[in-house]
Amino acid sequence: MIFTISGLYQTSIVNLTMSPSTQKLRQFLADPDKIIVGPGVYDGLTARMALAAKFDTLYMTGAGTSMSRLGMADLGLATQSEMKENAEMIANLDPSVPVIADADTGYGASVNVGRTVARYISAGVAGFHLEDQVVNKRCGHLAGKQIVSRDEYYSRIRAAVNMRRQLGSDIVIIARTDALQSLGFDEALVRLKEAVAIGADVAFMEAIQTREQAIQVCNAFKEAGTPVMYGMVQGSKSPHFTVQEAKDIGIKIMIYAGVCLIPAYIGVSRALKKLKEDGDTESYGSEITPHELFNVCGMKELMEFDRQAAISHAS
Ligand SMILES: C[C@](O)(C(=O)O)[C@H](CC(=O)O)C(=O)O
Repeated sequence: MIFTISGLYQTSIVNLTMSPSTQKLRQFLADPDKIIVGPGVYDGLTARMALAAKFDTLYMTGAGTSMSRLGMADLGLATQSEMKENAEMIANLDPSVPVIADADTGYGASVNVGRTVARYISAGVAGFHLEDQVVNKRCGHLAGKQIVSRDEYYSRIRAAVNMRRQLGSDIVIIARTDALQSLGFDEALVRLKEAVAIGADVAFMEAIQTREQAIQVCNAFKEAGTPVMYGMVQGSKSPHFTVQEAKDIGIKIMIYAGVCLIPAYIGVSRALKKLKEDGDTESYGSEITPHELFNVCGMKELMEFDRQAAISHAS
């Protein structure tokens, strides 16, 4: 293992073997009383804020990554490298906290999917989701999604499973299907079941439309004990569940793509409007100072590291 302190070094922390964060995610999955809650983070600051709020798992949203890093809507523009770099930075801020990262379609054919998986493993990602949209994908909650054939989807999942095995990794593979919108519930379920049979660990039906569908997915995987993930996107058409409600129906992982994005958009827009219209900023000074923000971003650890280096240098 390479020594890291709080993200100071953006090197990978795993040795292409079993990683502690993946093991932790697997422990969470195996704990019958646990529901995993992954707030959607997309940059260093939102990741640090979620860590400061003591979340024990983070979710790297692809939509958020695309918008924050590229200024582009979630239409399949973020590349494998851009996604991996963002995931690596986030996963290394606190390597003890598992990060589930969006891996979209795997970014190409089987060899590309294999490479994506290898790169996510070496980046320190604990789990990722892989879907059946065409490579020029779009946000799962938008209309007009195009879906690849069953065979193509299964070969993506197989590529991921094979690469994980080849590298002796235990990274968690989350099979996502977007087939519900155009091919219907039964087809979406068939795809998830086969993906799990191939070796995926978790089932994720994207953009569920009704509460009953969410319950049906949970029931369909209950007997086999396959965990089910649910994407809770504020403002989308998917039914809303509190964490307790989700737990009660048998959901194992809840991800919240918009939990940071939406408040950030609202708060920053308000501040910009104030500056533009009143020629002044809102006075947040009493609530949060730059110093406190730096502390959320590891300032104390960095300064301590600096101090120790200076002492040992002098002696
Ligand atoms: C879960 C998701 O893949 C994400 O990138 O966070 C998105 C969320 C969104 O665009 O709102 C998705 O559902 O496709």
